[in-house]
Amino acid sequence: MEDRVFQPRLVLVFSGKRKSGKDYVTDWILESLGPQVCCVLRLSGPLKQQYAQEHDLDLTQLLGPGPYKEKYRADMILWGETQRRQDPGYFCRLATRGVRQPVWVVSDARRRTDLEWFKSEFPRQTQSVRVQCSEETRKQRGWSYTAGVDDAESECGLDSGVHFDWIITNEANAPSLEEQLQSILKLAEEAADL
Ligand SMILES: Nc1ncnc2c1ncn2[C@@H]1O[C@H](COP(=O)(O)OP(=O)(O)OP(=O)(O)O)[C@@H](O)[C@H]1O
Ligand SMILES: C[C@@](O)(CCOP(=O)(O)O)CC(=O)O
Repeated sequence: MEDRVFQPRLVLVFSGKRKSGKDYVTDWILESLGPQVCCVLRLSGPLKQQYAQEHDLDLTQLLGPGPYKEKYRADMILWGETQRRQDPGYFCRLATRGVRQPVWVVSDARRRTDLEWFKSEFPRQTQSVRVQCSEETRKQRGWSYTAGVDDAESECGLDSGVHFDWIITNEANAPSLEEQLQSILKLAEEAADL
């Protein structure tokens, strides 16, 4: 009950392909704004927590950037989709429960329903951000094409027909993150009355 009453001032909903740097960019924003103002919310957090428990896996490694989680990704996607079919907002609600910072940074929207949930709960506050980079850069960061993952909704659900308010290019030959994120940080600082 109490959770529905709290209204964040700004909700930045990030999406992007595997190894585009969603976690890296959202962690960068958290460092810039600080934990009093900003909270990074991972929709995959509660999913991985429940999946790890059911399958007796190492949650810390599932949450990290290394290769461990990739062994389980295809099965985790299917497992999560069973929950989402019954209730598309299930992981969004869990990830936002009890969060009290004024600026929410959602690091991993993957499906239309993820973005739609935030837009319908927080229509005035929600802004969408796409993180992109070349396949070459993703490969250098450890990505390789995996059928059943890279051709599934989890990776392709927001590929087309979606308007993004902001697009960040996260690779070496692009303008610095500092430069590209300047306007978003300003918006967040204004929203948080800093
Ligand atoms: N701008 C950058 N400079 C240096 N390293 C980066 C940069 N962006 C991403 N990386 C590194 O690339 C790897 C993948 O990045 P990250 O985990 O943020 O991607 P992701 O989009 O969250 O991937 P996944 O969907 O697999 O979780 C990480 O090891 C991260 O530290
Ligand atoms: C299972 C899944 O949540 C894994 C996400 O892992 P990560 O955000 O790439 O670390 C992807 C999905 O929900 O489709």
